[in-house]
Parts: sequence; C-alpha cells; structure tokens
Amino acid sequence: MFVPTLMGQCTPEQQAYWLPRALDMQIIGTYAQTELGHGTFIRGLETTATYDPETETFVMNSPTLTSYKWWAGGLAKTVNYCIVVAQLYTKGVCHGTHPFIVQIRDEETHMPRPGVKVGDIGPKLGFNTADNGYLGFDNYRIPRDNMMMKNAQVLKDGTYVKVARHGKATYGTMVFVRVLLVNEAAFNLAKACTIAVRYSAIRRQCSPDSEGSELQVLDYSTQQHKLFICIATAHALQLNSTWLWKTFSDTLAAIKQGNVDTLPELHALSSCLKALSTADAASLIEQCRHACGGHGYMMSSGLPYLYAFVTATRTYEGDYTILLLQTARFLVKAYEQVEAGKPLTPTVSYLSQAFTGKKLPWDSSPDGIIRAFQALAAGKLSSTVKSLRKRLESGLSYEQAWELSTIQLNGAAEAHCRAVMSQNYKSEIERLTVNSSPNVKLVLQQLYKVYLYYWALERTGDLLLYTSISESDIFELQLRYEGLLKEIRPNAVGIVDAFDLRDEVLHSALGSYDGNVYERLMAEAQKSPLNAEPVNQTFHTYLKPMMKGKL
Ligand SMILES: CCCCC/C=C\C/C=C\C/C=C\CCCCC(=O)SCCNC(=O)CCNC(=O)[C@H](O)C(C)(C)COP(=O)(O)OP(=O)(O)OC[C@H]1O[C@@H](n2cnc3c(N)ncnc32)[C@H](O)[C@@H]1OP(=O)(O)O
Ligand SMILES: Cc1cc2nc3c(=O)[nH]c(=O)nc-3n(C[C@H](O)[C@H](O)[C@H](O)COP(=O)(O)OP(=O)(O)OC[C@H]3O[C@@H](n4cnc5c(N)ncnc54)[C@H](O)[C@@H]3O)c2cc1C
Repeated sequence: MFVPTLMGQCTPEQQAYWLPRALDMQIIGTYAQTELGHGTFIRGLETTATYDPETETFVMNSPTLTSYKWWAGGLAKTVNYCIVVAQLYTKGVCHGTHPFIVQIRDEETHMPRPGVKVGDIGPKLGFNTADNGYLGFDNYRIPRDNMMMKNAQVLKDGTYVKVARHGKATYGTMVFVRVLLVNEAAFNLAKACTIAVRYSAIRRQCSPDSEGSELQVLDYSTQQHKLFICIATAHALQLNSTWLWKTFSDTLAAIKQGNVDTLPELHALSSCLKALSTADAASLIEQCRHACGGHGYMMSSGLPYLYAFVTATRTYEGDYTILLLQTARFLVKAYEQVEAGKPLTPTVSYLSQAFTGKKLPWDSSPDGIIRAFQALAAGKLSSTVKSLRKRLESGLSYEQAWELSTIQLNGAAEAHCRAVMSQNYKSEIERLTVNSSPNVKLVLQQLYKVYLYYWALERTGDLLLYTSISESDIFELQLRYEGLLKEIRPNAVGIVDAFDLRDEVLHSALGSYDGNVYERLMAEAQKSPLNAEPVNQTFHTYLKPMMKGKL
C-alpha cells in the first residue's frame, strides 16, 4: 500500500524523489491509517499533524492511547518509513485527514527516531508472517515537503490550499486495494478448491453396499454440493475482478481528464465486490476445509492457513458491513434518480423494474435467473426505501431513519452485488469462450449454471416475494441443480487442474498433484518436534510424578 499511495497522493516532484527509493527498496514503507481507537471511521482519527511556519515543519502527535497507529503491516520491525494519515492543523484550523510521509527509523541503524514509539501488536489469528505494529508520536517533526501534496497543500506560510476536484481523493488507495482484493479472493479460493477436490478424489470412505469397495468421497452428492460452488465462485470472482479492474482503469483515466462522474459508481462497485468476494471466499475456503474431514484441520493441508489469511480480507481495507452500506448509499440515490425520471448508470439500470408494481414472470433459464436476481435486488431496495421513508415520516432525522434501516440496506446492497456478479459471470464467459472448443464452453457454462442455481435456491424466499416462481418451480430447480452436479463430477479434477497451481504454491499434503496424500501426511507428521525423541522429557518432569501421586 506504500507504493500505490505514493503514486496516487504525491505531486510529480514528490514522486520523482520518493518512488525510485521505494521501488529500489532503499526505503521500506507501510500505510498507517488505522488507530487503536478507529479503523472504519477515518474522520474520527486522532493522530495530529500541526504545521509550524517558523520551522516549516509538521509536528506529529499521538494525543491519546487510542490515537496510536495500530495494525499497519510491517510497522513493528520492518519498515523505516510510513505513510501516516493524520488530522491536519494549520493556522489553528483542522482541515481533516491527510497523508504524510514519515521516517520512523534511522536508515543505517534502524533504531526508532527520537519521539517515535513503535512495536508489534502481538499474535493474530493469521497473517503472522507480517509484523503488524503500533506507532506513537511525541512532538515528532517532519519537513513540510513530507505532506503528500497532490490533492491538498500547505504553503510555507501555513496557508491551506485544496487541489482535488472531488472530496475523497485521499481515499483513492483504498479503492485501488479493494479492487486488487477481489482478485486475491479468487486466487485463494482457487487454491482451496484445488486442494479439496483433489483430496476428495483420493479419499475413499464408506461403501453403500457392504460388498462393494469404498467410494471416492467426491462421488457423494453432498460433497459435490460443498465443492462445486467453490469452483464456480472462484471463476465468478476472477471474471468479476478483471471486469472491475477495467472499470477502475477507465475511471482513473476519466479523472485524469478532470471527469469524476464515474467515481461514485466505482466506489459503490469496489465496495460491494470487495465485501462479497472476500466474505464468499472466506466462507467457501472454510467449506473446503469441512469437506476434507480431520485432515483438512491439519496445518499441512494448507487450508487453515488459507482460511486465516483470507478471513482477514473481510475486515481490512474496509469492513464488510461498512462497505455494503457505502454501496447502499449509492443505490438509494439511484432509486431517487429513477423516481425523478433521470438516466441511470449501467450497473443499476435494472432498478426501473422496481417501479413496475408487478412480480417478474419466473424463467429458469440462466438469463431468466439473472433477471430474477435483478428483480430481487430492485424489490429489496424498494422495500428498504419504503422503510426509510416511513421512519422519516414518523419524525426521525435522516441519520436516525438510515441507522434503523441499515439491516435492510445491507441486504439490498448484497442482492445488488449478487446480481452484478451473476450478470458479469455469464457475459464474461460468453465473451471469452466465443472461439473455445465445445467441451470448454460446456464445462464453463455448467459452472456458471451451478452458481446461478445455487444462489437461486439460497434465495427462494426473496424470489417468492419478487417473482412469480412457484413451489413446483423451486422443486424442479432443485432437481436440475442436483443433476448438474453429477454432470460436472467426471470433469471435476480436470477443472481444478486447469487452475494450474503448482504444488509449491498450494503448500498442501492433501492437494499435491501426485495424489500421494497419505505418504505426504506421514512425512509432514515426522517434522513435528515431538517426534525428535521416543520419550519426551515432560514424562519425567510431569507425567511420571503425577502418576506416582507426587505432583
Ligand atoms: C496493494 C496491496 C494489496 C494487494 C492485495 C494483495 C494481497 C493481499 C495481501 C495482503 C494485503 C496487504 C495488507 C493489508 C491491507 C490492509 C490495509 C488497510 O486496512 S488500510 C485501512 C483501510 N481502512 C478502511 O478501509 C476504512 C474504511 N472506512 C472508510 O473508507 C470511510 O470511513 C467510509 C466508511 C467510506 C466513510 O467515510 P466518510 O465518513 O469520509 O464518508 P461518508 O460520509 O460515508 O461519504 C462521503 C462521500 O464520500 C464518498 N466516498 C467515501 N469513500 C469513498 C472512496 N473510497 N472513493 C470515492 N468516494 C468515496 C461516499 O460515497 C460519499 O459520497 P456521497 O454519497 O456522494 O456524499
Ligand atoms: C490482517 C490485517 C491487516 C491490516 N493492515 C492494515 C494496514 O496495513 N494499515 C491500516 O491502516 N490498517 C490495517 N488494518 C486495519 C483495518 O483496516 C481495520 O481493522 C478495518 O478498517 C476495520 O476497522 P476496525 O478494526 O476499527 O473495526 P470497527 O470499525 O471497530 O468494526 C467493529 C464492528 O463494528 C461495526 N461497525 C463499525 N462502524 C459501524 C457503522 N457505522 N455502522 C454499522 N456497524 C459498524 C463493524 O461492522 C464491525 O462489525 C489491518 C487489519 C487486519 C485485520
């Protein structure tokens, strides 16, 4: 995050000085925004940067314990520089949060600079290869030029100058990282389902008839139900990630031309896609672990590490709930656009359905299900806005009415995101397979149908509310879904092999390409320190005295 922020928040002159040093690893930096007391609420950050025109420096301070920077990756022992997000004060006026480049350790000795308190925050659920740290300042001075001045400046005499045309220019790095994290979710879910599907093809357990041999667990319908949605989702996230990256690039290009019109939609899309992709990936990676029984619980399976790594992405770079609420904010505005008869941006153009007053006729084709997801999203948004307005009419303020409606707002944002993801998934597969062999087309179509049927069956309640789907339609869809799983089964291992993930990348005794699961599990077990000697010394110091009643 250090380099993307240098690129996004520095003037060209500042980039010319800092970027080469950062890219050449002459300096190592991190992005220190979150504090002990605040992560989500950026406007509530307490670290201060007060400009002193006498010395043309900013004085950095941590006025309270909760103002200590907390969590930044590499902060504890690795980095010697930080991008610090602090409340900027000049001429006695606070101008809100701004980014500053702060040297925290000596470049030769690596000792913390005087006035800097830095350390490690302690063990975490995962990510323990990163030394996430804390950072406090005690009247620590940095040169005026260390303020990242692309979007705002403080002149030598302390005059504050706003440069950026849009209010949230300083939040740009977070949008960039959120876009990257969708791809990260796809990549890690692909690893987990490769491990789980390969293992499920090797693992034999139980024989339905006592004479027969034990079945591959991958033959069980319940195992296919657990795992094939994981494969389908890995592809869905990858294709949405590529689509979002293009949307991001197009928006950046427009901003460079001075046009910020598409920024709100990009923020809404990057928010909900980051939220859903990381949450789906984390829960489906855990589902892959569940599908591997006891051996999935071994660190040597690679699955616990993947889960611990990915579940963090649901929180960092914007907590799941918070980001969905950001998308909901955009959707409510879009709803009001429809009411006012104004044009809508492409990803919300389906909202006009919310005003037909009729249930969408159910159509179980892939396009029909996508239209149903859109009708469901429009219906949930419409119902949410109705709740919001009912509360406003009761005399509540907008903030109070909004807060009381946030459960529905989050539901509407999730439904919108599912509709966008489903639409992108199908259209990207069709675009990318135009010249593919019929077999490849067939397999990829089967996978997006798994995704569509799975989520339609997960949302039958909402579909009954907003479409004409009937009980027998749902019954038929369930049978069709279960039949589709059986069609995919013969290709399942080939499909995950196609992720082309090397053993060194999978780090898994269960998912290695050669399938020698049991030999690898035993080999990994031998590495346990407890196997260094036949009798551990704790027998003599604890067990034996205890058994002899002498403890
Ligand atoms: C490059 C590295 C990653 C690569 C990935 C690869 C591998 C992954 C492995 C490791 C990853 C590495 C390390 C971990 C990284 C994690 C680092 C961090 O976590 S950094 C800290 C992240 N923190 C957050 O995300 C905080 C979340 N909070 C917020 O974003 C904001 O507080 C807020 C919730 C958005 C609210 O902000 P605010 O109160 O200022 O704004 P509002 O009043 O709600 O809205 C005002 C207005 O502004 C619009 N807006 C808000 N944010 C943005 C934005 N980002 N972009 C554009 N517009 C934005 C918002 O829509 C409102 O507009 P309007 O409705 O028109 O008024
Ligand atoms: C592994 C990891 C690495 C990280 N790396 C960095 C880093 O490099 N740099 C950095 O600056 N930060 C980093 N972070 C911090 C991360 O950005 C924050 O943890 C994240 O933004 C969430 O903020 P928080 O922890 O304060 O949670 P909070 O915002 O306190 O959330 C706690 C709960 O309150 C809820 N909540 C909060 N506000 C609202 C609201 N308005 N409405 C409804 N519910 C609400 C949340 O949904 C959540 O359920 C990292 C975190 C992790 C886990």
